[in-house]
Amino acid sequence: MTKIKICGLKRFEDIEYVNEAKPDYAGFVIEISKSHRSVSYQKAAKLAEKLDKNIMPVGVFADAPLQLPARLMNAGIISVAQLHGHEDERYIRSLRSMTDGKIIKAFSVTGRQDIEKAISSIADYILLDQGSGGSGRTFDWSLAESAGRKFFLAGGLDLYNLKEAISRLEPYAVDLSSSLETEGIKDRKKIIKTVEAVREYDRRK
Ligand SMILES: O=C(O)c1ccccc1NCC(=O)[C@H](O)[C@H](O)COP(=O)(O)O
Repeated sequence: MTKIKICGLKRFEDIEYVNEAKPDYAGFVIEISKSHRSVSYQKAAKLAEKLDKNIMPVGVFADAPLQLPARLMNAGIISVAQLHGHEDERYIRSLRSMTDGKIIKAFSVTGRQDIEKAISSIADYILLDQGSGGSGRTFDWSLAESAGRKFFLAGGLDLYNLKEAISRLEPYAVDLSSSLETEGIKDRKKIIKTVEAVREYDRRK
């Protein structure tokens, strides 16, 4: 079964939508000032509290001080830290020494060298994306064919290209944000339709 991650949740309504749709992971962009999806530590805690216990809460960070993801994981607010900045292996090692939570390292894919770098990452999971995250744009998928390691696929996934993405790349998980919004706000119908489409596709495989 392809896992599904829905990212960029920032309102209590968004939590209600994902609790209804039942993806596997729910992502909060935490204290990334350049993002319109960014929420504070406190808001992430309040949102995560309302999340269905079967959905794993993920905190998305970009070059955050180590204490931020560590505190959120150790407080049980998030189970997974997704590192979407320039975090290196030393950063990942340090974070691992501070917490038992899982770590996803995101890589912006522009060439085969990015895939090689991702494959050799010490993170628990790798995530292949376009640009710095939440861009709504795809990267050249041919670069990720036969990646040789389980990966989260992100970047411009939507109802129309998901089926091709899953059949062609067989990702461990698909990760979506932009295509599930209408005018920058998460859209209940889009979330429910998209999760259902992935589940249906998996059932027919
Ligand atoms: O969503 C953001 O604004 C964001 C900003 C900075 C780093 C990461 C960010 N989001 C991560 C995600 O939402 C997902 O991992 C993925 O990038 C979603 O991509 P897309 O479906 O193209 O919006």
